[in-house]
Amino acid sequence: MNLKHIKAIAFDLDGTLVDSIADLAASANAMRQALGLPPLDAERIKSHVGDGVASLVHRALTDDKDGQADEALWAQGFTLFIQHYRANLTTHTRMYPGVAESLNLLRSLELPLVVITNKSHRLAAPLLAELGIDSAFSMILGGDSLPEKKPSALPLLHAAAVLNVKPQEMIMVGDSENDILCANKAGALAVAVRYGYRDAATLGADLVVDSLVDLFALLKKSADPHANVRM
Ligand SMILES: O=C(O)COP(=O)(O)O
Ligand SMILES: [Mg+2]
Repeated sequence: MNLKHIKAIAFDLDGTLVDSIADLAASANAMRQALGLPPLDAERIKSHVGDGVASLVHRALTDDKDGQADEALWAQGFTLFIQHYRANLTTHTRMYPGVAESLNLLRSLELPLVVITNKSHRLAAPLLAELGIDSAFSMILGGDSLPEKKPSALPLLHAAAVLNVKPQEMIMVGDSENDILCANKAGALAVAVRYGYRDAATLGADLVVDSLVDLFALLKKSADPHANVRM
Protein backbone atom coordinates (compact mmCIF):
# COMPACT_ATOMS: atom_id res chain seq x y z
CA MET A 1 0.00 0.00 0.00
CA ASN A 2 1.22 3.46 -0.87
CA LEU A 3 0.98 5.96 1.98
CA LYS A 4 0.23 8.68 -0.57
CA HIS A 5 -3.38 7.55 -0.53
CA ILE A 6 -3.85 8.07 3.20
CA LYS A 7 -6.54 10.66 3.94
CA ALA A 8 -7.28 10.19 7.65
CA ILE A 9 -5.77 8.57 10.74
CA ALA A 10 -7.54 6.82 13.61
CA PHE A 11 -5.76 6.35 16.95
CA ASP A 12 -6.41 3.94 19.74
CA LEU A 13 -6.19 5.67 23.15
CA ASP A 14 -4.90 3.43 25.98
CA GLY A 15 -1.44 2.08 25.21
CA THR A 16 -1.14 4.20 22.03
CA LEU A 17 -1.69 7.88 22.85
CA VAL A 18 -1.48 7.57 26.64
CA ASP A 19 -0.04 5.31 29.31
CA SER A 20 -3.04 4.92 31.61
CA ILE A 21 -2.09 1.76 33.51
CA ALA A 22 -1.23 3.40 36.86
CA ASP A 23 -4.64 5.10 37.07
CA LEU A 24 -6.58 2.08 35.80
CA ALA A 25 -4.77 -0.14 38.32
CA ALA A 26 -5.37 2.30 41.19
CA SER A 27 -9.09 2.43 40.36
CA ALA A 28 -9.36 -1.34 39.98
CA ASN A 29 -7.62 -1.78 43.33
CA ALA A 30 -9.76 0.90 45.03
CA MET A 31 -12.79 -1.05 43.80
CA ARG A 32 -11.32 -4.34 45.06
CA GLN A 33 -10.47 -2.82 48.43
CA ALA A 34 -14.01 -1.44 48.87
CA LEU A 35 -15.30 -4.95 48.20
CA GLY A 36 -12.87 -6.55 50.66
CA LEU A 37 -10.54 -8.03 48.02
CA PRO A 38 -6.70 -7.83 48.08
CA PRO A 39 -4.94 -5.63 45.49
CA LEU A 40 -3.68 -6.92 42.13
CA ASP A 41 -0.34 -6.10 40.51
CA ALA A 42 -0.40 -3.29 37.92
CA GLU A 43 1.13 -5.72 35.36
CA ARG A 44 -1.74 -8.12 35.99
CA ILE A 45 -4.27 -5.33 35.45
CA LYS A 46 -2.47 -4.33 32.25
CA SER A 47 -3.21 -7.78 30.87
CA HIS A 48 -6.91 -7.21 31.63
CA VAL A 49 -7.15 -3.86 29.75
CA GLY A 50 -8.33 -3.58 26.14
CA ASP A 51 -12.01 -4.47 25.90
CA GLY A 52 -13.56 -1.56 27.75
CA VAL A 53 -14.49 -0.85 31.35
CA ALA A 54 -17.34 -3.37 31.69
CA SER A 55 -14.95 -6.17 30.79
CA LEU A 56 -12.11 -4.73 32.90
CA VAL A 57 -14.39 -4.80 35.97
CA HIS A 58 -15.24 -8.49 35.36
CA ARG A 59 -11.57 -9.32 34.90
CA ALA A 60 -10.35 -7.21 37.83
CA LEU A 61 -12.94 -8.82 40.16
CA THR A 62 -12.11 -12.38 39.10
CA ASP A 63 -8.45 -11.81 38.09
CA ASP A 64 -9.21 -13.96 35.06
CA LYS A 65 -9.22 -12.77 31.44
CA ASP A 66 -12.35 -14.83 30.73
CA GLY A 67 -13.85 -14.36 34.21
CA GLN A 68 -17.46 -13.29 34.72
CA ALA A 69 -18.20 -11.81 38.15
CA ASP A 70 -21.53 -12.40 39.81
CA GLU A 71 -24.07 -9.89 38.42
CA ALA A 72 -24.72 -7.99 41.67
CA LEU A 73 -21.01 -7.86 42.54
CA TRP A 74 -20.21 -6.61 39.03
CA ALA A 75 -22.83 -3.84 39.30
CA GLN A 76 -21.33 -2.68 42.61
CA GLY A 77 -17.80 -2.94 41.22
CA PHE A 78 -18.67 -1.04 38.04
CA THR A 79 -20.07 1.91 40.04
CA LEU A 80 -17.07 1.93 42.38
CA PHE A 81 -14.61 1.73 39.48
CA ILE A 82 -16.22 4.52 37.46
CA GLN A 83 -16.48 6.82 40.51
CA HIS A 84 -12.79 6.41 41.32
CA TYR A 85 -11.52 6.46 37.75
CA ARG A 86 -13.59 9.49 36.65
CA ALA A 87 -11.90 11.46 39.44
CA ASN A 88 -8.43 10.13 38.53
CA LEU A 89 -8.29 10.04 34.73
CA THR A 90 -4.98 11.88 34.62
CA THR A 91 -3.55 11.56 38.14
CA HIS A 92 -0.66 9.54 36.66
CA THR A 93 -1.78 9.15 33.03
CA ARG A 94 0.49 10.90 30.56
CA MET A 95 0.96 10.98 26.80
CA TYR A 96 3.75 8.78 25.47
CA PRO A 97 6.88 10.62 24.27
CA GLY A 98 6.38 12.23 20.87
CA VAL A 99 2.57 12.11 20.94
CA ALA A 100 1.82 15.84 21.43
CA GLU A 101 4.48 16.77 18.88
CA SER A 102 3.29 14.23 16.29
CA LEU A 103 -0.35 15.27 16.61
CA ASN A 104 0.67 18.82 15.73
CA LEU A 105 2.87 17.62 12.88
CA LEU A 106 0.17 15.31 11.52
CA ARG A 107 -2.34 18.15 11.65
CA SER A 108 0.05 20.20 9.55
CA LEU A 109 -0.47 17.57 6.83
CA GLU A 110 -4.18 18.44 7.02
CA LEU A 111 -5.22 14.88 7.71
CA PRO A 112 -8.31 14.51 9.91
CA LEU A 113 -7.39 12.68 13.12
CA VAL A 114 -9.88 10.60 15.11
CA VAL A 115 -9.79 8.50 18.27
CA ILE A 116 -11.28 5.01 18.27
CA THR A 117 -11.07 3.54 21.75
CA ASN A 118 -12.85 0.79 23.64
CA LYS A 119 -12.92 3.08 26.69
CA SER A 120 -16.36 4.58 27.37
CA HIS A 121 -16.83 7.88 25.60
CA ARG A 122 -17.62 9.60 28.90
CA LEU A 123 -14.16 8.65 30.16
CA ALA A 124 -12.18 9.05 26.92
CA ALA A 125 -13.38 12.57 26.08
CA PRO A 126 -12.54 14.17 29.46
CA LEU A 127 -9.22 12.29 29.59
CA LEU A 128 -8.18 13.83 26.26
CA ALA A 129 -9.46 17.23 27.41
CA GLU A 130 -7.51 17.05 30.69
CA LEU A 131 -4.33 16.33 28.73
CA GLY A 132 -5.12 19.26 26.41
CA ILE A 133 -5.24 17.24 23.17
CA ASP A 134 -8.99 16.82 22.55
CA SER A 135 -9.01 19.64 20.01
CA ALA A 136 -6.59 17.66 17.80
CA PHE A 137 -9.37 15.19 16.95
CA SER A 138 -12.37 15.68 14.71
CA MET A 139 -14.13 12.68 16.29
CA ILE A 140 -13.86 10.58 19.46
CA LEU A 141 -15.56 7.18 19.27
CA GLY A 142 -15.78 5.28 22.55
CA GLY A 143 -16.45 1.59 23.09
CA ASP A 144 -20.07 2.50 23.84
CA SER A 145 -20.58 4.98 20.97
CA LEU A 146 -21.79 2.38 18.45
CA PRO A 147 -23.49 -1.03 18.68
CA GLU A 148 -20.10 -2.77 18.20
CA LYS A 149 -16.60 -1.93 19.46
CA LYS A 150 -13.14 -3.06 18.32
CA PRO A 151 -12.24 -5.73 17.15
CA SER A 152 -15.35 -5.03 15.03
CA ALA A 153 -14.63 -2.95 11.93
CA LEU A 154 -17.73 -0.84 12.67
CA PRO A 155 -16.06 2.12 14.45
CA LEU A 156 -13.50 2.50 11.66
CA LEU A 157 -16.14 2.12 8.92
CA HIS A 158 -18.29 4.69 10.72
CA ALA A 159 -15.39 7.15 10.97
CA ALA A 160 -14.57 6.68 7.28
CA ALA A 161 -18.19 7.28 6.29
CA VAL A 162 -18.45 10.45 8.40
CA LEU A 163 -15.13 11.77 7.04
CA ASN A 164 -16.19 10.83 3.52
CA VAL A 165 -13.05 8.78 2.84
CA LYS A 166 -12.65 5.12 1.95
CA PRO A 167 -11.57 2.80 4.80
CA GLN A 168 -8.63 1.86 2.54
CA GLU A 169 -7.54 5.49 2.76
CA MET A 170 -7.30 5.31 6.55
CA ILE A 171 -4.63 4.21 8.99
CA MET A 172 -5.57 2.67 12.34
CA VAL A 173 -2.75 3.09 14.87
CA GLY A 174 -2.96 0.88 17.94
CA ASP A 175 -1.22 -1.33 20.47
CA SER A 176 -3.41 -4.43 20.62
CA GLU A 177 -4.92 -7.26 18.62
CA ASN A 178 -8.28 -5.46 18.75
CA ASP A 179 -6.86 -2.50 16.83
CA ILE A 180 -5.18 -4.64 14.18
CA LEU A 181 -8.28 -6.83 13.68
CA CYS A 182 -10.48 -3.74 13.38
CA ALA A 183 -8.12 -2.28 10.74
CA ASN A 184 -7.83 -5.56 8.83
CA LYS A 185 -11.58 -6.16 8.72
CA ALA A 186 -12.23 -2.57 7.59
CA GLY A 187 -9.51 -2.76 4.93
CA ALA A 188 -7.46 0.02 6.53
CA LEU A 189 -3.70 0.06 7.04
CA ALA A 190 -2.81 -1.38 10.46
CA VAL A 191 0.03 0.36 12.30
CA ALA A 192 1.21 -0.87 15.71
CA VAL A 193 3.26 1.08 18.25
CA ARG A 194 6.12 -0.81 19.86
CA TYR A 195 5.70 0.77 23.31
CA GLY A 196 2.08 -0.26 24.07
CA TYR A 197 0.44 -2.81 26.37
CA ARG A 198 1.05 -5.82 24.09
CA ASP A 199 4.03 -7.22 22.17
CA ALA A 200 3.73 -5.33 18.87
CA ALA A 201 5.83 -7.88 16.98
CA THR A 202 3.16 -10.56 17.45
CA LEU A 203 0.17 -8.49 16.30
CA GLY A 204 0.53 -8.92 12.53
CA ALA A 205 0.40 -5.18 11.80
CA ASP A 206 1.30 -3.84 8.34
CA LEU A 207 3.83 -1.55 9.99
CA VAL A 208 5.34 -1.25 13.49
CA VAL A 209 6.69 2.12 14.65
CA ASP A 210 8.77 3.12 17.68
CA SER A 211 7.02 6.46 17.96
CA LEU A 212 4.24 8.42 16.28
CA VAL A 213 6.97 10.80 15.10
CA ASP A 214 8.20 7.97 12.82
CA LEU A 215 4.71 7.65 11.35
CA PHE A 216 4.64 11.37 10.64
CA ALA A 217 8.05 11.15 8.94
CA LEU A 218 6.83 8.32 6.66
CA LEU A 219 3.64 10.17 5.74
CA LYS A 220 5.52 13.39 5.09
CA LYS A 221 8.00 11.59 2.88
CA SER A 222 5.26 9.92 0.90
CA ALA A 223 3.50 13.29 0.42
CA ASP A 224 6.68 14.57 -1.27
CA PRO A 225 6.09 14.27 -5.04
CA HIS A 226 9.77 13.38 -5.55
CA ALA A 227 9.80 10.54 -3.05
CA ASN A 228 8.65 7.03 -3.80
CA VAL A 229 7.84 5.45 -0.47
CA ARG A 230 6.23 2.05 -0.61
CA MET A 231 5.64 -0.42 2.11
O1 LIG B 1 -10.37 0.86 27.91
C1 LIG B 1 -9.92 -0.15 27.36
O2 LIG B 1 -10.20 -1.30 27.72
C2 LIG B 1 -8.94 -0.05 26.23
O3 LIG B 1 -9.01 1.11 25.55
P1 LIG B 1 -8.25 1.29 24.12
O4 LIG B 1 -9.19 0.72 23.10
O5 LIG B 1 -8.10 2.79 24.07
O6 LIG B 1 -6.94 0.58 24.20
MG1 LIG C 1 -4.99 0.14 23.37
